[in-house]
Amino acid sequence: MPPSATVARPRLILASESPRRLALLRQIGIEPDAVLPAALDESPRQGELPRPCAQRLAREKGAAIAAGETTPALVLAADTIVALGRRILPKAETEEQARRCLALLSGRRHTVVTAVTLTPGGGWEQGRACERVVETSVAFSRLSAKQIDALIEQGDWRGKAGGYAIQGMAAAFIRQIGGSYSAVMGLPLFETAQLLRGQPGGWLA
Ligand SMILES: Cc1cn([C@H]2C[C@H](O)[C@@H](COP(=O)(O)OP(=O)(O)OP(=O)(O)O)O2)c(=O)[nH]c1=O
Repeated sequence: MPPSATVARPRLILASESPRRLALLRQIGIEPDAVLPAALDESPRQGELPRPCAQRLAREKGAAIAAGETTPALVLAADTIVALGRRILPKAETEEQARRCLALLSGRRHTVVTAVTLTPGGGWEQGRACERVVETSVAFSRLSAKQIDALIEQGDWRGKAGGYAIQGMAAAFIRQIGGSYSAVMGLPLFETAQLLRGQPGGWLA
């Protein structure tokens, strides 16, 4: 991205290990100067509700990376949680977890909460921390045992909140969504663009 001629611009750092978040950011024409995943324990706290949990985790990811910066930087971080009512479904790491998530989501509507934060670091004094939280409702059709087997076999569930990927085979079973498709994939593009436009640096038209 060419530096703005008129406004000082910090480095933009994407605090994420998610290849989807980088691809989504590029979709709106933004190439981060660095991609640095924040290593932190992402387990929800006892009794924590989905929305505050996503917000806390996105803030923590951003703060962890911002704290390590020594030159002016703006850190973009996000967290996505799949929630059934007050219940937070895990980010599926095992087949068993993914199966359980899919069985719970089958024939139901659930909420995907994605929080996105911008955190200044490295002495970037003009920048201000800001954030948005986006909730999207997603309705799954009823999944047969055979369909769950096919989704598991296909493997898209790995590392995904709620054990499915809307951008993958699960799309064949998603009846309706209300909200932001990009937020379900991990980064709400409309809201991210709004946050970036609110910062000095001329990130977006
Ligand atoms: C529901 C859903 C989630 N996901 C992904 C988005 C996130 O990458 C992941 C949720 O886990 P996150 O903890 O939000 O993100 P991450 O661990 O992959 O990356 P990082 O914390 O380093 O930024 O699930 C999809 O790709 N498609 C979907 O349909």
